[in-house]
Amino acid sequence: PGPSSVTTWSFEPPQPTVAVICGSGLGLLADGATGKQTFRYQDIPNFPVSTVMGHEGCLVFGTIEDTSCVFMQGHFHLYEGYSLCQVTLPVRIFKLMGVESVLVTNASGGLCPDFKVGDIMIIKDHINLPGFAGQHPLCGPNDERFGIRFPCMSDAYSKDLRRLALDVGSELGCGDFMREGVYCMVSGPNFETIAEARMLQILGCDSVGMSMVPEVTVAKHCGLRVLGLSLITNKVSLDYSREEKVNHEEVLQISKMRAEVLQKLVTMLISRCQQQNINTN
Ligand SMILES: O=P(O)(O)O[C@@H]1C[C@H](O)[C@@H](CO)O1
Ligand SMILES: Nc1nc2[nH]cnc2c(=O)[nH]1
Repeated sequence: PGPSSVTTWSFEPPQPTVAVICGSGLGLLADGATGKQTFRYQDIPNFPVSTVMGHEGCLVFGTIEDTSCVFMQGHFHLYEGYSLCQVTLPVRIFKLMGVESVLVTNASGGLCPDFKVGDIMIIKDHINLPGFAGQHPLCGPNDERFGIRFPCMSDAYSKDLRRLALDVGSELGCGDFMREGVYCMVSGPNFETIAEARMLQILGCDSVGMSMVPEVTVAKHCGLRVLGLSLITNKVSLDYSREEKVNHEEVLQISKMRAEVLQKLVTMLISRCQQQNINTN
């Protein structure tokens, strides 16, 4: 945003209860909120800055109906050179601000043969591949103020929120392109080789991306409710004869195409959440 729309530190934001983390090209998700106040990451002490195209690097406070929200227009990735502690810092800040639910979005490549480009996948589970190799945001001394040493991850994604997302999606006429599936995080920054893609499919992954899992893990650790939505921006090559080559421009182009629908979905979800007072797993 231009300097005129950026707020100075004299502003006292209302305590947000919902945080929306916007993935590649999805910063427009904040458009459904009113009374917006925007802060650039670069102006927030010790906050990382976004280095990837399609990540504006702004924290936006606003309201959807009566729900006070904070939107992260852009998040952080291991491949940018950030530690997982830096990648997940915003989630811990949200917890300290009083956030109760986190809605995470991202872009990913489809591995499930039934998925099409433009599908919205409600994440039901994930595989933390960097975590298997010791790149895990909860490694190191456990901070008991946030959560326990050995958190359960078998229910990281709220069942209620997943059901609500499906209902709201069909109400908005998105039923034909809404799916459910398992997201796998890789560190990136390269897209997969064909052998890697085949391996991930055999492991039960429906889509693959380079983000979100650290944030979700830290959110679950500190007791936040999580909904994950992944936009399938490309089909991952599983065949050596396939000519198409994935690239980041294509990812951003598909995100742009679906941003408005996703914004409506997220806005309606947040207002429904409040109406139905969803507060269980
Ligand atoms: O930030 P997300 O996970 O939405 O973006 C994906 C992963 C890479 O950052 C980028 C590759 O195009 O898209
Ligand atoms: N790793 C990975 N990340 C993505 N983000 C968007 N598409 C893809 C993909 O095909 N692979």
